[in-house]
Amino acid sequence: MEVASASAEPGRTWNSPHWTADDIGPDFAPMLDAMRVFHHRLAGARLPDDLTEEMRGIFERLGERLLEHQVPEERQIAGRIDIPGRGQLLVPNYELDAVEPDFLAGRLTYGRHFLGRNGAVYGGAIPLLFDSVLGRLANGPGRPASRTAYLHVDYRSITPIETELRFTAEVARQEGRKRFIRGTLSHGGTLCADVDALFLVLRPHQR
Ligand SMILES: CCCCCCCC(=O)SCCNC(=O)CCNC(=O)[C@H](O)C(C)(C)COP(=O)(O)OP(=O)(O)OC[C@H]1O[C@@H](n2cnc3c(N)ncnc32)[C@H](O)[C@@H]1OP(=O)(O)O
Repeated sequence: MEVASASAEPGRTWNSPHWTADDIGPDFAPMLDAMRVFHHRLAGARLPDDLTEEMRGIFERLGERLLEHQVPEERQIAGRIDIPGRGQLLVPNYELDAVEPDFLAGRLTYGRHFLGRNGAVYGGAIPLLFDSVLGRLANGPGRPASRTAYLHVDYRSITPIETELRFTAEVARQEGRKRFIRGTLSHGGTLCADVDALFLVLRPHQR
């Protein structure tokens, strides 16, 4: 099978974090946590005009300051650092309880930022979680780089926000370059969603 090499360093994969907590200052992770809380409170807030105006000014000023700190992708911290949430705000933060070569299990709570309607998680936020969790398994140690070819998600019941949920992911089978991975998301004993996914191992010219 002709595949792209995962990495020259043993144990490292395409998906391994590039940076550790030592590569950033002590305030980076708490700053992101504060931002996550902010997202949830903003989504749940009905703002008076004076506060909206004040916030607009703060964001514009901070945005300006960030401009001078833009770096190319290979030096980016977001999504590439070995801290909870990987230093990014796109995928909801989750905790892993079981990490095996062919199986992962964990927990998460979708906050208000991820609300769709009537207390239910926004539908698109569920494949987002599955792609992250299943992608992590598909690109685990000893596995050459692969990308998602499809994620077939079935929504079996309402997924509540602000409630602890459990997820699983397992490698169902491998056929040549094809890695079939499935996963579940549950609330108590209720299955909220499940997924069948195909990850394809990349060929050398693919990235
Ligand atoms: C912690 C964070 C982890 C994050 C990991 C997340 C991973 C991601 O999200 S990656 C981003 C999303 N995915 C992408 O952008 C991928 C875009 N697509 C591609 O790059 C290509 O289509 C790629 C690489 C998947 C496959 O291309 P290519 O290697 O040319 O496939 P190809 O040779 O045509 O097909 C190989 C086999 O797979 C099958 N196949 C390919 N795509 C599909 C599909 N969508 N559905 C079913 N079968 C498929 C083909 O039929 C073929 O089967 P067979 O060998 O039996 O004839």
